[in-house]
Amino acid sequence: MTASVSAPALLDTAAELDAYAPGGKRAVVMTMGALHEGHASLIRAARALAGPAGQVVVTVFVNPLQFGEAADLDRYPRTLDADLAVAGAAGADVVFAPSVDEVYPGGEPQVRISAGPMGERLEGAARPGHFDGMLTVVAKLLHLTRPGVALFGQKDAQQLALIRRMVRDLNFPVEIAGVETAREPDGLALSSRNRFLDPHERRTALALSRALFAARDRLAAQAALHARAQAAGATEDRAAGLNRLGEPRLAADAQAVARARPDTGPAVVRAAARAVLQEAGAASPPLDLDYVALVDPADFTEIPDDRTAGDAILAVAARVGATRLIDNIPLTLGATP
Ligand SMILES: Nc1ncnc2c1ncn2[C@@H]1O[C@H](COP(=O)(O)OP(=O)(O)OP(=O)(O)O)[C@@H](O)[C@H]1O
Ligand SMILES: CC(C)(CO)[C@@H](O)C(=O)[O-]
Ligand code: BAL
Repeated sequence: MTASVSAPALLDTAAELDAYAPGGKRAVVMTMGALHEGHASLIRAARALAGPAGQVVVTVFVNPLQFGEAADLDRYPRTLDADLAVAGAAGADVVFAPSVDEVYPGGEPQVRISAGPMGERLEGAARPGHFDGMLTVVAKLLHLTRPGVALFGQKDAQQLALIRRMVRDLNFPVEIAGVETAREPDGLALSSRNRFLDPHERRTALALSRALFAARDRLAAQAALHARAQAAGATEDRAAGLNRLGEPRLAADAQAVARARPDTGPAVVRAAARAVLQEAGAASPPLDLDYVALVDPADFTEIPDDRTAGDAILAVAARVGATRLIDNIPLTLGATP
């Protein structure tokens, strides 16, 4: 017997949502629709956090305030019927899909949230005003839905960091939960914009995730070499001792290992990612790199080359044809394997 999934309630006004108060904890997943398996993983995580007595609300709203290019807004996919099916199958109780007038009854809001310096880096530099518009609608949707917990994807890592910062800086009474990036079997991060890629563009676009994985693997390999060199006790002292014992070849080997000092720093990570992205830049169709950056997860500033320990995010953005894609991976510098 297959479990039956009841369709979620479709609500489009704040008043309807108010009348739909949950019996238990409310968990909210905010989206711009065109739901895919990445969104479904957020909704399933929301279901788990809300529990059987709680309520899962999925918001579907293509927020004009966070789009720079009108063309990007115009061509953003809108697939509400299919979205209801995906949301229901993943465990949503309610889909809240308000109109632009419902969210912005007074027209474009004059008072907005400012994303601050973190909002001007990377995605913020590429899409001026994007993060102010995004935070403004997230703040509004938090007020309209009043959740106990709101879930966001790690795929939009800078967005997630800014939402956490807004909630902390402005004392929003909500827990923010991040959810790991869902990927296609070949590594491509799921995104609503992937549907614009033709098969050739999709092949080129794979370089984004391949670059991230190459950097992660290079960092792990360098860390393993580093650990081996240390475990071998390969120090200059040992080389000197071998020399004194009349073992010049062994001494030279020990000295070579001692001096190799496998680099586990930011430069190695960036170089490994760049190599893959440069190759894709010469592919047909080419990948047009916007940025590849190794940043501090706390504020999205570039990690200096001499910082060899701590958490980092390797983030990449590129255009393939008319489609702009982003991806990222969390890394730990200086971790022992
Ligand atoms: N592959 C994914 N894995 C996990 N979460 C995701 C993924 N893609 C999107 N999300 C999350 O889903 C939420 C809604 O995102 P959104 O509706 O913008 O989808 P999207 O696929 O990122 O669309 P696009 O990239 O075209 O803007 C965000 O919290 C986002 O981080
Ligand atoms: C958080 C969000 C729903 C705000 O419009 C949007 O930026 C998105 O889908 O990631
Ligand atoms: N996925 C983040 C929202 C945006 O691209 O506008």
